[in-house]
Amino acid sequence: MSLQVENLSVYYGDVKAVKNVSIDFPDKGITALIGPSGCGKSTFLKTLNRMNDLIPSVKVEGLVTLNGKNIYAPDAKVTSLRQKVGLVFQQPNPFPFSIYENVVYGLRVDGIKDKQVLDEAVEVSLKKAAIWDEVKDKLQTRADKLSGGQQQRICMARVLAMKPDIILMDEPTSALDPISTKAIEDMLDQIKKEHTIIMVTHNLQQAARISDYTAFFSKGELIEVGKTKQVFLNPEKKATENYLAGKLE
Ligand SMILES: Nc1ncnc2c1ncn2[C@@H]1O[C@H](COP(=O)(O)OP(=O)(O)OP(=O)(O)O)[C@@H](O)[C@H]1O
Repeated sequence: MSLQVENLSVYYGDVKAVKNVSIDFPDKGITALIGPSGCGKSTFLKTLNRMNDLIPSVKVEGLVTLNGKNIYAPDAKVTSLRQKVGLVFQQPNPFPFSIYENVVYGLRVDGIKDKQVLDEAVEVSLKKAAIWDEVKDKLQTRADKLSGGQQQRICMARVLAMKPDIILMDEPTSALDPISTKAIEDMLDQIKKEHTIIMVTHNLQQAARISDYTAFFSKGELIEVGKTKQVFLNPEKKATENYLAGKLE
């Protein structure tokens, strides 16, 4: 797997929200995207699986390649891109169906009907999302009736069922309590061995705790990126140091 971004700029109308960003994402592990509110983290993240396509005023310039292929090429298929690059939102957003049907949703869209295949995908994905033991006896319960933390892990399982190479997460624990947050962080620590995870977080302690790499954004620009320890303990740029010290510009 290789995800590379070259000179990427994203505009909302005339406003340039992401400015000439270049970054090669390391394969596997967690990369945290940090920076002040409004610096373009979410816009950048959504560009990686073309979620911004849904906003009419958005214009994207530059190159995003997945395994050497331009994801914005005219013949690139958005559905197959989103299978390889899944997205988990800030607010848990399970569909108003059963837990089972949430997890197999993408597989059904793909035309998979074999019950044994679907059953196995449900078990494997819920186990990976660290929620199998809590829900295995009530797979027909509606997913949107679970707690927020459980709903978020069901959303993770729904993404994992598609076996994505890359999982994008936009502040996945900001709506959750500390215990649910820990459950998600422990789960990410396991699945990062098999997936490349790119996560926007406002929580610097979370970034320091669970990410392997950190990218610091400010005013639409990527200021620096490196191993998390390096960025937090010995940042190259003054702007990074100031942000981490709580001195907002
Ligand atoms: N749909 C939109 N239409 C117009 N402007 C937008 C839209 N979404 C975001 N913006 C603007 O683009 C800039 C970057 O926003 P973005 O949400 O990417 O930042 P962020 O770093 O993720 O912020 P936060 O941490 O607060 O979520 C901001 O100035 C924001 O107002």
